[in-house]
Amino acid sequence: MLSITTRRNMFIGRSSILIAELWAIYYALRITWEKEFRCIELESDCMDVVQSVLGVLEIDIGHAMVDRLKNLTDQEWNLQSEREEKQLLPITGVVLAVINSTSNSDQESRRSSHLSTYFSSRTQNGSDSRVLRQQRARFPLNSPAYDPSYGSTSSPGFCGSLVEFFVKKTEAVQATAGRYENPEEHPFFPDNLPPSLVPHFKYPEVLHPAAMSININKVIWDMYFNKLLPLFVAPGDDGNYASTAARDLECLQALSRRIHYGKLVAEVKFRNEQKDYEPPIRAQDRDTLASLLTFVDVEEAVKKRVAKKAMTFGQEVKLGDDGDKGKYKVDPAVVSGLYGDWVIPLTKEVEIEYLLRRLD
Ligand SMILES: C=C(O[C@@H]1C=C(C(=O)O)C=C[C@H]1O)C(=O)O
Repeated sequence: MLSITTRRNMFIGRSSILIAELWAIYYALRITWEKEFRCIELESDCMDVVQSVLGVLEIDIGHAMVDRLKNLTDQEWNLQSEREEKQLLPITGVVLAVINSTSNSDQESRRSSHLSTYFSSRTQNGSDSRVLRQQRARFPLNSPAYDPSYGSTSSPGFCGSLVEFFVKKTEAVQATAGRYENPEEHPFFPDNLPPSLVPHFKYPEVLHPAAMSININKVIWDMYFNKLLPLFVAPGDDGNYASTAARDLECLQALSRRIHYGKLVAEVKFRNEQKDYEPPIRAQDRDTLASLLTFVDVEEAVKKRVAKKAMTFGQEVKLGDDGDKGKYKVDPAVVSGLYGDWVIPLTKEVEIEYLLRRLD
């Protein structure tokens, strides 16, 4: 059984969020169709999605997506459910469960199943901004943590800031525990990392092997410390340098994971539109690749979603004090700008880098 799951938090109306949901289902259906699954069960907690997929409701959202989806669902699927149709609608999470598998091999199923992470990642936008808002923003800037002369006192012979010291040492421990065996993880200091000491786990080989050579963490590091941090932390120094470094590492890892998901996204796009992607890849034409892989409406939906999350979950809570109502830990506009200016462009940069090597 293969299940493709996406999660949705709240307040999704008939808006561009709907289009994002439809994309997820569209790609899931395409992959399951290509893998020759024909007997599937489709569940969703989003009434509009279910109804538009089933063609019950005509939603005038002026988007080709609905037509594309309908063309796809018009094919000879065997859509079925063990439940009453009415019970199908209000289930939590959007789930596409493929039952009565008729696919070629287990290996193929695992590949598709792994690709499904992409759908989750598309709808889990904001977990990285949540780390920024809830973890790092509780401490002020604490600039000594970034001062190379302070860091070099932490260990004889070490040259760098306390944050660099903390990240290098933590990555070394995590490497021995197998963290970087996982193709979704990318170290910030890949040189001289110790080998993993834990039994090898065979991760599914979904990506082209060239994916291993792509690590843009240096860019993410510079962006984080030079552009992002000053935007969302208050000036000041409370002496909590070690905790500050620990939070910085959490933020960096969350950002890195989200941005490097671009490899997986690019693989899905390549497989679905191989004929369109091949000529610009052969010509090493970055601009054409960039326009092919860009979905402006999805980007807008992502930015709105993270701003909304910052508004919903980032409110200052103070008992008996109404003066702070509507005050946020981090300004939602900053969070949305962070995605528009940095997270999304860097994700696309990873997608392009991956695609440029996809036919090597
Ligand atoms: C990641 C994708 O590619 C691009 C980047 C996006 C992002 O980083 O959120 C969103 C839409 C696309 O323009 C995608 O299509 O999901």
